[in-house]
Amino acid sequence: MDTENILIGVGIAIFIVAIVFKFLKKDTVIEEAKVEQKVQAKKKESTITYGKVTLFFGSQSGTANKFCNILSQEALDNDFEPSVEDLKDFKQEFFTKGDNLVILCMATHGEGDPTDNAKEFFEWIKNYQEDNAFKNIRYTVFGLGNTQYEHYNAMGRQTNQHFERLGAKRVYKYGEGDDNSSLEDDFNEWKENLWTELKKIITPIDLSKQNDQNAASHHNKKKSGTAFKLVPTEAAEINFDNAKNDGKKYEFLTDGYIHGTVANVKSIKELRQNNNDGSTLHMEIDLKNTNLKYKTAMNIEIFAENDPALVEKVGAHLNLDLNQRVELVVDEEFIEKFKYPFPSPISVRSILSKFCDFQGQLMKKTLKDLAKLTSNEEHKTRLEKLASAAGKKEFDSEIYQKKKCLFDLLKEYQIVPTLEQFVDLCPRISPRLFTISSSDIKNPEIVTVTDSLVADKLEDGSIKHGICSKYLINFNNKLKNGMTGNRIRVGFKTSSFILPQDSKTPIIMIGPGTGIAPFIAFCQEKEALLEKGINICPGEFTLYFGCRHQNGDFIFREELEQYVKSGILNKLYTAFSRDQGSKVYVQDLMIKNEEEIYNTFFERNGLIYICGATAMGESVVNALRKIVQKFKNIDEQEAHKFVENLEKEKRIIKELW
Ligand SMILES: Cc1cc2nc3c(=O)[nH]c(=O)nc-3n(C[C@H](O)[C@H](O)[C@H](O)COP(=O)(O)O)c2cc1C
Repeated sequence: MDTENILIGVGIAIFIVAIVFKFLKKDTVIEEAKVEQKVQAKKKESTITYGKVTLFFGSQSGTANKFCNILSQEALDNDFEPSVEDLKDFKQEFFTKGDNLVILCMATHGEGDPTDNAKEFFEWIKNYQEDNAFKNIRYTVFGLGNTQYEHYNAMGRQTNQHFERLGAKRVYKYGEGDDNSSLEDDFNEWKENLWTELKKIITPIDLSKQNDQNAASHHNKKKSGTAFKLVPTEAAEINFDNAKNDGKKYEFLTDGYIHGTVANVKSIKELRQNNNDGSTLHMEIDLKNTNLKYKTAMNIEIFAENDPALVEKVGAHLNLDLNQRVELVVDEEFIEKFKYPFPSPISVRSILSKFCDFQGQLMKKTLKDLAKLTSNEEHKTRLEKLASAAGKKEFDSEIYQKKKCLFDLLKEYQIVPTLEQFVDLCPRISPRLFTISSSDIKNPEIVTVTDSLVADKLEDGSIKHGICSKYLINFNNKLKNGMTGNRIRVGFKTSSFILPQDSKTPIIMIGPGTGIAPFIAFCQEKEALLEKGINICPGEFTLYFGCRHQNGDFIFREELEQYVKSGILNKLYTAFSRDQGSKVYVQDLMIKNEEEIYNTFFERNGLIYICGATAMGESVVNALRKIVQKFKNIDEQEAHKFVENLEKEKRIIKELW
């Protein structure tokens, strides 16, 4: 062998050793972590059990699911045997025949409505009439809501009442939290004595005194920490669409993701006249080559991905090769109840871009978990303080106000978790929901989304966009530069915005800002029906639109002017809040036109559709109350009741956010 060949040989050997070492090092770290977990678990091992507790969640964007996961961990620490269940999988016999301990975390969506995954369950308990049918159920409920909405925590409250009505025994106080201010604090406060109280009323069983090997082995499954490994593989990344049928149970939001469908972005354009106050993007999505079908003004879910530049930075911080593919291998002990965070084989890049939300609002629980990952005592104390009830003010000023996210804290506290730990620390990215601004009658193959971009100005003057906003900005840039790769994952959801097909029903649409989206869809539908000569067609259209400046954020201006000209829109009222000395909003215009509103809505049995911000929705409903009070000559309370009934009858239809 000549010297050159020897040198090449040595070089290759070093290269192989380096690669093996890289993987070995990673595996060693994982193994160390596992050993540590087992030691910890061993320490906690107990033969006492308080039995099973089932944690059900009714969730749209994942928070109620997260709360159930937190309770599940605490249940283990307190010698219960928890299982977290999606309400969409509920079985009636579980409640009517079983002798079960149940905790429900119930979010409210729509206008006081159940979340999609809880619809069937709620419909069932609401209509279930057999006295004492739940007599063997011990339960408690935590409701997740937002005081900005009129029907605050309707689902939490009503679920609690229905369980009571059906004879279930509440074994811990009902609790609820407000996402407008202090949801996680409310949750922490509510659960403070949960396990102590439950332990007082449940007789424990000492399994060591029993011969029931099954029960004992089941109980021994209580361990904490990451239950899976991400093992490097040479295999290609899985096609995520195939994960739909792979028989695995996926985490709640991941399940939504894999059931989404990939379509092409056809175009994106800016809708505002100038960007002094922000940006509104309008995106056309092409449904050709998909089997997706939609209906006018339905809701669309967009499964946004993290900004690629940020993914690179996170990858670098975690010392990861983004192109490496990994296989998710579940620890034997956990396999039975394991919920997969994503399908695999998968590249590290896909994990970070599609599934890990490291940019969103931080939970205090995450700070607590981060504290466990640092060996710097000062940092540990600081993180624990920020996560504690006593650190509420500091959390608000340091984390919440400064919009700090998980990645910011990893850098600030120099924490480098393993990929497994990082996956555990991050919530999954939740899909963003939009009201569609197009009509399938006009074009069934093109669906459009109108998004007012979310941008926060940080202390250092930089701008931080929301995940979905940045995602659309990147699409816009890509398309402008003629680049390819414009595929987007989407799904459809029903909405309450459906047009009456009776031409005698006049409709009033109130949609300032991007709240105009469904009403553009309505106008398109009416126009298309007229063009096609279909005589079952909606009747008189009145639209109230509002924005800051006539020459700034008056989105869809040309379309609206055209609809007025062609008679699709019978009346258009616009409120430009900042174009004159005193502010004018849509609700002010409604009061100005009170007589017309009264006649159209009350005398001619019209419908009112309201879309946009919750605060606007409340002001519009207030304006309606005032109009009713005046024209019906009734008092404030009666007017309140009157309008409430109209909402129940779906004569007033709202979609607010
Ligand atoms: C479109 C929308 C509608 C909502 N409607 C209500 C409501 O009617 N009443 C309420 O109390 N909270 C309402 N909320 C607030 C949610 O219940 C709250 O944010 C909750 O934490 C979400 O939990 P989840 O992430 O598990 O879905 C609504 C939120 C959204 C985005």
